[in-house]
Amino acid sequence: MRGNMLVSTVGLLGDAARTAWWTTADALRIRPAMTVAMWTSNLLVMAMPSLQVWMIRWVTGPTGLAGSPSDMRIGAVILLLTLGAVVIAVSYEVTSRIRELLVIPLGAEYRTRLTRAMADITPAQTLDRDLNDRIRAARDAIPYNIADHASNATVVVGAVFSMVMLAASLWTTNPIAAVLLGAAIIPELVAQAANARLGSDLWPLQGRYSRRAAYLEQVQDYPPASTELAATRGSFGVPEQAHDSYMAMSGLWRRISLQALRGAGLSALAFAVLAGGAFALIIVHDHAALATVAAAVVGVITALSVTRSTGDAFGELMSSTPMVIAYRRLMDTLTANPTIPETHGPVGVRVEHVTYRYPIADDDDKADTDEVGGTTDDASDATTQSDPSDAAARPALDDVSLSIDPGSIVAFVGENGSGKTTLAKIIAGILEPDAGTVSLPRPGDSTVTTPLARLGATSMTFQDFTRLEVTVREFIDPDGRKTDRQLWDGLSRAHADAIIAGQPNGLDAQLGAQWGGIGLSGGQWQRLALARTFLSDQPLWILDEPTAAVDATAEAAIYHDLTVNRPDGTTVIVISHRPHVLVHMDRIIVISHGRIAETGTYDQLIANHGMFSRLDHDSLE
Ligand SMILES: Nc1ncnc2c1ncn2[C@@H]1O[C@H](COP(=O)(O)OP(=O)(O)OP(=O)(O)O)[C@@H](O)[C@H]1O
Repeated sequence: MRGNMLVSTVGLLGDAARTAWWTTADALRIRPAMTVAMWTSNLLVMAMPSLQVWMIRWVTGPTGLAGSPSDMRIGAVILLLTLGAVVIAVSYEVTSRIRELLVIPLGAEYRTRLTRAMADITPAQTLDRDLNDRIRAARDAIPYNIADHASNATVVVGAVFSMVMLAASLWTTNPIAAVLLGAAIIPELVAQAANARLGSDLWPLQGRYSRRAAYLEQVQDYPPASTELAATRGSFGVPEQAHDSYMAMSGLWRRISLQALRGAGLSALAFAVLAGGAFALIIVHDHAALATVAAAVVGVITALSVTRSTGDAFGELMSSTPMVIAYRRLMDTLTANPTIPETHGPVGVRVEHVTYRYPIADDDDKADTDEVGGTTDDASDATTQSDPSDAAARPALDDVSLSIDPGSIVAFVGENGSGKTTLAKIIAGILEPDAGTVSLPRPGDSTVTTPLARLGATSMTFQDFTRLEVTVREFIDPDGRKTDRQLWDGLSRAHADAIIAGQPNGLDAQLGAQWGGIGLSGGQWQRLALARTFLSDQPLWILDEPTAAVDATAEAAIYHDLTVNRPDGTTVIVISHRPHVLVHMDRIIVISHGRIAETGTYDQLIANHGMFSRLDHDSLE
């Protein structure tokens, strides 16, 4: 058990050294002058204790101040002590400013790298809860831990340097006392290492609670959620849930603080024993000159003052080490993603015996909450202990097979929860089926099979489309390939040109009233999302309820454009709850409980008097 702890502590120290090296190399690349300045100022401060000891002994000479102290020598000692204090005070201030000048741009660089790498994340990865946790944890850790790692390393290396130099300065007086004084800082480092280990164990939990709290605060801060909350009687339990998160976080910090308090007491005791032992040796055993004892005392007091930040820096270095490693692994994962390939020319769709079941939430949260102790409440118990519902246990898609011809337009229809969106996402390569295969056959050419290649062939407009508040140009042309004329054409086909036409900045108008930009209605947002698909070069368009929020006149015109005016060879799948707009579809596929219930043209299905004709009838009532 003890052996295991030693191995893990040595391993942690090795990791700390490696990560300190990585981040220092980064710092040297990104801000070379500041990094060198940081090291220089730190080493200067840390050299002060031993310099003072040497200088006092040099000024007082071998006899010390005892006997016949001249005013000159006393004055020189006082001057040295004053100079030392001034150098330390000034260097502290300078060092902390240099640290800011280094840490802030490093944080910006690490954030930029992560944001750039995130641009290549795959849809499957966006649905991976573990990966999402890793991304959020990295984002949380960058400003306070990862960006600070190199400067913490400087402080820790400086402290070790300081204590070695202090020991060396007292070596000639008494080597054992010198070693004891040099070692006096070790208990503080051990205590901080233990704090760091606890901190890094609790970090994932802390991250989870703080993200939940941040989400709940954001719900109150940002429209439209904040407006919906304000307009509704009741608070949706937001303050209570936020309170639970705050209390859980405070419980974690309490554990860390109590352990830190115990560690501080023990390390102070150990320091007193080591330093006291050293002084006893110097005074009692060596009968050293008063000046030597005074030099040792000054050295130790100065060392205590210059290394007072070392405990914190060492603790932060140790607790940040797993975060730096996690950040690098995350970057490796994200930057290994291949770019989405492009597919040109018509594609069909072939789905064979596809079954898909959404993963059921596990019991992680409950286990985590229990670990904190006393933070579970009835509500969270109810959530985590409830049995999976029937809906969750049932596959969303059950042995589905279908085929769509290149260049045709097809509709998926069915009741809520029947599996339409899931099937569309599987075809688009966003989800991978548990069983069965999906491919996009290309006439006379190779078939597109892999999820990434399917993704590259598809432009999808989601049912819960995102209101991404960027500029109009960025929203409808995400990879910036189109000319202004093409963009206006796409906007016009989606009946969105009038929204933008009056804007002073035109295509570069900012979207989102909260940024001083255009405030759009739900239908207007949806038209812009459609414009993006109309502008895309992909041969397969999947439109999940593309006109749900669009008025009837524009809806009819958009469907006419889709059926008659889409680019040659473009295959379209439309998901809709409005059967009457599907009159001109080449085929309608009716889905029920994850299976295909019936297929045919509008007229054939109405004539069948099956599920579609019932849906059509109900929608007109
Ligand atoms: N992210 C998810 N996690 C777990 N289950 C899900 C998820 N999304 C959908 N489901 C379940 O899968 C089933 C099919 O959902 P899907 O969204 O494909 O239905 P839909 O036909 O598109 O419904 P709607 O018409 O309401 O949009 C439903 O039972 C739903 O509860």
